[in-house]
Amino acid sequence: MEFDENRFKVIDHPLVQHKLSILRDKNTVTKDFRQLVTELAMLEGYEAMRDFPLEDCVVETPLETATFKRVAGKKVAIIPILRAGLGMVDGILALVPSARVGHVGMYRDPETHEPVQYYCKFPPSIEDRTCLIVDPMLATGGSLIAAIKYLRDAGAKDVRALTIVSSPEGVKAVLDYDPNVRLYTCALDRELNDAAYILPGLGDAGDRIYGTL
Ligand SMILES: O=P(O)(O)OC[C@H]1O[C@H](OP(=O)(O)OP(=O)(O)O)[C@H](O)[C@@H]1O
Ligand SMILES: O=c1cc[nH]c(=O)[nH]1
Ligand SMILES: [Mg+2]
Repeated sequence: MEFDENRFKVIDHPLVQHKLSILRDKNTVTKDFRQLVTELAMLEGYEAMRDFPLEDCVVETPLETATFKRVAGKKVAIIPILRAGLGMVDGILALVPSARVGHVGMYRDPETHEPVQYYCKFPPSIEDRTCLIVDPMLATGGSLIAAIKYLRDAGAKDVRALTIVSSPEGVKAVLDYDPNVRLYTCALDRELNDAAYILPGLGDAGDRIYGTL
């Protein structure tokens, strides 16, 4: 499947691919899994904020006063999809410590694979913020589409989604659902299995982050 490269980007940096291979390994323990999710989120966030506009700023160095650049008043909201998305929040906050954090609580019904919502809270002025939805796994796309819908209904204009592993079906569903969303992922995997798990994937991200297997 081919996707619009203006709206969909696979982060193919060597460090990302290296860390992701360790993350996928079934022998990677919870502590290391959590740390790797944080690191991948940071590397991915760096790429997802590459187009933030800059403005001039005057700085007094110890030697002279000169004009430099700073990010031009971008307000960021990080929106993790609970639970697994929470694992990506600290990595993005390390880059943008002033970001606000909203939450969308959802789990997939094991029979229908449809998302079931149990919580939703966004920070104020969501329409003025760059909203970064974070969730390590994009499988059918149902959960991410629901999160995008809640954000759009709340007035969000600049919506970007960061996942770690995605299925082709999920990417297509999300890009078809919202013509303006931008999607970043560390890997585009092969397919979904009958239980709607990503192959080769990494298993259940929430269970692996929290040790609830
Ligand atoms: O694209 P989809 O088919 O909707 O699947 C992806 C969703 O499934 C996982 O969450 P899960 O339901 O396992 O909840 P959890 O994070 O609490 O484990 C994952 O973290 C996504 O939110
Ligand atoms: O492969 C998958 C699919 C959905 N959720 C996960 O955590 N992993
Ligand atoms: Mg889960």
